[in-house]
Amino acid sequence: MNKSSESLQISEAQKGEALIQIEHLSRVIETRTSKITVLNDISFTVYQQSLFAINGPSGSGKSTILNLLTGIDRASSGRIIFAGQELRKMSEDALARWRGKHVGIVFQFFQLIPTLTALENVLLALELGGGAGLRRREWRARAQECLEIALVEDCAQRLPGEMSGGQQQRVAIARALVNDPPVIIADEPTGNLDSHTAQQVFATLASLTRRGKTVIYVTHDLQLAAQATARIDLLDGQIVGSHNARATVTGALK
Ligand SMILES: Nc1ncnc2c1ncn2[C@@H]1O[C@H](COP(=O)(O)OP(=O)(O)OP(=O)(O)O)[C@@H](O)[C@H]1O
Repeated sequence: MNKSSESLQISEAQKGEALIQIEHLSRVIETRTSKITVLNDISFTVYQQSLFAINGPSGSGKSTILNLLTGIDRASSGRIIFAGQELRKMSEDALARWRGKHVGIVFQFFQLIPTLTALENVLLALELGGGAGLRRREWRARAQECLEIALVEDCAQRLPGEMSGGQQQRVAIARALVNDPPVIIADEPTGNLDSHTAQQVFATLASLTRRGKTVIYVTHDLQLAAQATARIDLLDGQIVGSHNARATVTGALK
């Protein structure tokens, strides 16, 4: 195993420890005429190396939780403690730096840069992330290694427009991995893929937990939610069910 793949592992001893604690989190959006409670007093825990599903119908608050977990949005009240650090206490600049190191994000619509090859897309993320502690001459090997982990190394020299949706999402997974964050966050990662490709891409995402990653994904697909090792079920901004998440269930299924 080379140096960079070693860095993609964490010790078995850390597995199962609380990584993210969400305590009494609420998000209220105020418009000129009304106040909308998008999340209402949510509490749950994400354990290290879990494959964690945030499940719920459209409008239940899934994306809002991801935006709070990644520090893109700020909570109205409550706390997020991520590996011992409270996100609310960080400045915008500190949060941006923190995000680059701690989370890799996979989007539903891939969001690759169309004029760059797969390898260049991954390399750019590494450069923007500060090189993950590697020397510049090691960057290419690192990007290639991430494409291999995502099972898409054959596409290294292709532009996004020359790849299938599944291949593009694999490149996006490689890009999310390249700065070696402990957490990969995916917003409906297979929502734009046919069901067969979706299952294959999901299996690759799930396999990252064996490399020490914690994978948090949003889905409204019950089959994908059922494959998680931990889960919360949301409805109207409240938790209505959970598994392995030490969640407080405050809402009720209608
Ligand atoms: N900026 C905003 N202004 C007003 N309402 C908002 C805003 N952002 C979110 N909402 C509302 O908050 C609720 C939760 O939105 P969110 O996008 O988190 O849901 P979701 O579960 O991710 O839905 P989807 O599966 O459709 O993406 C929705 O009713 C949405 O309309």
